[in-house]
Amino acid sequence: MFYAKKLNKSELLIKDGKISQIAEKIDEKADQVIDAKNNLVAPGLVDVHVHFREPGQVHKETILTGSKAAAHGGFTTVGAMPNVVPVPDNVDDFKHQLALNQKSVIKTLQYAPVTANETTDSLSPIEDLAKLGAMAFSNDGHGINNAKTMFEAMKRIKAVNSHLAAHVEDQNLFNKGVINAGPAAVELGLPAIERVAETSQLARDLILAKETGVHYHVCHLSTADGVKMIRFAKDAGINVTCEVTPHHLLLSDDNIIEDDANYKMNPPLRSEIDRRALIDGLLDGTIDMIATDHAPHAESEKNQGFLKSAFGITGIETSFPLMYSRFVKTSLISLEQLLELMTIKPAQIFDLPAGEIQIGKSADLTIIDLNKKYQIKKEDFISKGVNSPFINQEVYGQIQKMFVDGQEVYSI
Ligand SMILES: NC(=O)N[C@@H](CC(=O)O)C(=O)O
Ligand SMILES: [Zn+2]
Ligand SMILES: [Zn+2]
Repeated sequence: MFYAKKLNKSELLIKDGKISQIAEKIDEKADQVIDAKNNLVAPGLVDVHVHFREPGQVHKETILTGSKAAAHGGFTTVGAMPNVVPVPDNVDDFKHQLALNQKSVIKTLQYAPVTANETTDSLSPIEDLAKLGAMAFSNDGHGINNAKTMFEAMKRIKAVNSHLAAHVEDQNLFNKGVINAGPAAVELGLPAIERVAETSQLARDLILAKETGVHYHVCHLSTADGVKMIRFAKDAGINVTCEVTPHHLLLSDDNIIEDDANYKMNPPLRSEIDRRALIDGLLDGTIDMIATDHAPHAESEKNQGFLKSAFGITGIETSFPLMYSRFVKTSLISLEQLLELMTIKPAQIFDLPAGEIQIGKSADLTIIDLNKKYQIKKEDFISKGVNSPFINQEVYGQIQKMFVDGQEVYSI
């Protein structure tokens, strides 16, 4: 089976790293023939939100381990967030980051920070970093608290025709919370993160985005009110898009029954009402894409309970099989819809040369055995991060082989 906007049975010819023919039967002789019969051949998946931790925190992940994990998960293009150490907030460090990204076995594109160190109100050299090839701008991990800073950043990012991907979080409202404000927080006696930490800043940003016209992309949306606001903003013609993670679609704080930090991430798992609103948003197109927010940490940083452990979960190796098993096999969405959310939509929205199987385009391909059932196991992760709440779950949809520019980068 083969996917290019619709599912077909066809043969594909790859030449010089590009798709050169698509036909029911290809007669031309090839050096190598791969029989993908009974498997799905999809465009390489695209994830616009990952953390690869290099430089600075290579005990959590490196560009090599993160990108190999991405290939294992079916991804050929990812956007790496700039919350590494040091934050590449100047021309030299950004160039150094781009050079490091060459270690990737897939296409690792780079976000540039919006402000110096992601935490100050001094804007980074946006024009220079855009020129060097920043895929977009983000302070992911930190909200931009000062409205004037955000307003100025939006104007400059708009002027260079780039994108602003926002980790929407009011720091003061977030306070020192570690879990969603709800029954689990009360039960476990943990400091809570109110939804308004996300929604109040989102409301502000949508107004600023309207005024500036910048492409404003919301990272890891987690609240029902957030979905409503984005729906409203899209209706009003505001240039807004947004992503949701598999974990916010599949889990809520009802699933947190003990003090297990594999359920700790930012934004936190919200309520069942929020989760259902995110699903509705995905179904009606308010939410544009699925992104993993792959946030690997060492085991010792995640076995400290909610209070002391780091925020974030590993996700790039489980995203497709989880979404396929829980959303497609249950007929909530079609396979075509899932592929759109994980390929063409993110590629189009961020202007990436990816996401489609088309003659003349790069042969970035994912071969998936949709019928293969397996268990998610810690020892099977290629990522250094094994901090996942989905361990031991049974899923369908196993990645068999991966190609980037026609070169095999993963085989089971
Ligand atoms: N999502 C997380 O819980 N953590 C991310 C930061 C972020 O995405 O905000 C990380 O870098 O670990
Ligand atoms: Zn974030
Ligand atoms: Zn993130």
